Amino acid sequence: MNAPLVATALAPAKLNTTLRVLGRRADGFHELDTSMVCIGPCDVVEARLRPAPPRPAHDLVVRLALEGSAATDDVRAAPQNLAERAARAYVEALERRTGLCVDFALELDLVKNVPSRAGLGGASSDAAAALLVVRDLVLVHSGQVLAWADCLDELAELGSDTVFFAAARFTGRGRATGRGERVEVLSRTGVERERGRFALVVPDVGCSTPSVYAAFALGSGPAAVGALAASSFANDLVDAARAVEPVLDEWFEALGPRFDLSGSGSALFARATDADDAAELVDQARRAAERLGRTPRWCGVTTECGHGVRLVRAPRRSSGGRP
Ligand SMILES: C[C@@](CO)(OP(=O)(O)O)[C@H](O)COP(=O)(O)OP(=O)(O)OC[C@H]1O[C@@H](n2ccc(N)nc2=O)[C@H](O)[C@@H]1O
Ligand SMILES: Nc1ncnc2c1ncn2[C@@H]1O[C@H](COP(=O)(O)OP(=O)(O)O)[C@@H](O)[C@H]1O
Repeated sequence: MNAPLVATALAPAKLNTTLRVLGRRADGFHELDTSMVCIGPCDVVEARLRPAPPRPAHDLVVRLALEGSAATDDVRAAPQNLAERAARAYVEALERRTGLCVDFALELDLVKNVPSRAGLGGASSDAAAALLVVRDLVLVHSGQVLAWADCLDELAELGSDTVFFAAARFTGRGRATGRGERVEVLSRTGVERERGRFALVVPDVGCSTPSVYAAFALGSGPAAVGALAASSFANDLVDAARAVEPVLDEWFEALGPRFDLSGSGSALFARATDADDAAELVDQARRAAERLGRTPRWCGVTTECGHGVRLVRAPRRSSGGRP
């Protein structure tokens, strides 16, 4: 049977509701303690597995197609998309562990809806979603699968935030430590049971994560880390992000004290108390953008989605070409 197997996964965005930088490590990474929640905006990864002549895993053919409003130049220019890297990493690891016969090629259609360079974790989530969906396709095709703990290890090799989206796949909440790869999954309990509702603004500039950490490292000794931790922001990277993208100063001033930065930026968000409060915060953000003469990439209400990466269509045979 030559019909491709097809499956689809969602890759949600995240917000860092708190982010403490505890220090810089010898390997150049920073030790973190951060709480993350997955929110509404999602990328979509559709993957197809087609039978092909056997070849070594490192020669696996992966075709990636990008579409969607957030498939911007920086995403297209990335030397290797993180979704593609995750798919390759998974197949190579499975070949190493099980001697898998790689008698297939992969096609990934990635619909980008999550703005990039925003601190929303789009690339990391895409990597986790691609691994999830390819894992299921290969399982159905070959009957072989990598243990979930090994999948998390493979993801940790690709980035610091990638593990969160996979580990917290059933709740969409977690606390990450280490460089971000040690994830304690959080569930909804007590007053935290209700899904968070946020006003979210993604400015028309993006922030480079490595540049923000480099600015943080330049400006920080242990004393500065302590001083930042005592600041009114829940995110220790705020000053570094402002140093990298000074236009964020204008946004912070225009939006007022309830807005904070997600991750290394540039997305700004405020937790709303209820639906009316959320609508008011978004109005406030729209008025701020008008005053600044800037058009945000995204501005609206978003809620916790309650899951990390998630399979929305299990593997099935497609009738041939693109479904
Ligand atoms: C800041 C955070 C907060 O959740 O998210 P984003 O704003 O990028 O979404 C993360 O720490 C970003 O994680 P991620 O985007 O996976 O970063 P990585 O690819 O692992 O690393 C990119 C670069 O950032 C720096 N880096 C990253 C993580 C960390 N704990 N310390 C660091 O110093 C390193 O210079 C590294 O080379
Ligand atoms: N699947 C992907 N989606 C978005 N960006 C990607 C992807 N793969 C690689 N990249 C590269 O990673 C950079 C940071 O992406 P992103 O995760 O959106 O930002 P952030 O770290 O701020 O959350 C992009 O500018 C792009 O160069």
